[in-house]
Amino acid sequence: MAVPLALDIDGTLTTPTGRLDHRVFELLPGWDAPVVLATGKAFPYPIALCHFLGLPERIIAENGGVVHVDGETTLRGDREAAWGALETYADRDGTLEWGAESTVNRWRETEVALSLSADEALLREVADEFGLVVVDTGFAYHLKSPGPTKGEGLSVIADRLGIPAESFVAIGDSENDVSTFELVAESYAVGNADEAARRAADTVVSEEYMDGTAALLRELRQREH
Ligand SMILES: O=C(O)COP(=O)(O)O
Ligand SMILES: [Mg+2]
Repeated sequence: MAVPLALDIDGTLTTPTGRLDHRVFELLPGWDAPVVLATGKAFPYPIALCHFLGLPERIIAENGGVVHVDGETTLRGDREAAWGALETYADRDGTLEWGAESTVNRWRETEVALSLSADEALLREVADEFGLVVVDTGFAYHLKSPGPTKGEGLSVIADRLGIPAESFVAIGDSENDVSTFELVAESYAVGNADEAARRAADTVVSEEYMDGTAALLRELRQREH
């Protein structure tokens, strides 16, 4: 068996312009061990990706708010609190690029995502008042409950698969990957990663985005587990 993988999507499997890199279609189908997609995006995105890659659906979405394995979905995180906080943020003249009607949030079940053009200071102030946190992925601000993380999601999936969570190799690029990096025995931040991810990773590779991930996957593919 190859090594099990916990892969972030945005910034890790993508190009610098945010498109899915074509090499995922070469490297991930037929990976000879579980592949978990762990993302801040809403649930439909990684589901679609698994579908088109022909991978079993083992998914952490919404930064740990949604965990899906063996056909079973668990939701963690207080969606109503997040929307309540968003309303307060908007009442205080916080700017909104994406609202409930946006496809970014339309299927989001445990949190709310705001564009990076949002007023970060105001958002953090309101989050604090509601007992929520703001996660900055470099692609969006996520207003969410403090509890659920990608790392917690990976523990749940690893348990269900009967594999130690530490045995996963994690690759990511931002602060929402720190909890995964802390859980596994081997973690990599790609060259475009933010400070938090760089600090938490065992190794920071110099190549950026999918260039970095593809090089790692080619190397890992050779390794027997
Ligand atoms: O949706 C985001 O903000 C980031 O998504 P990611 O966790 O796949 O990088
Ligand atoms: Mg990312």
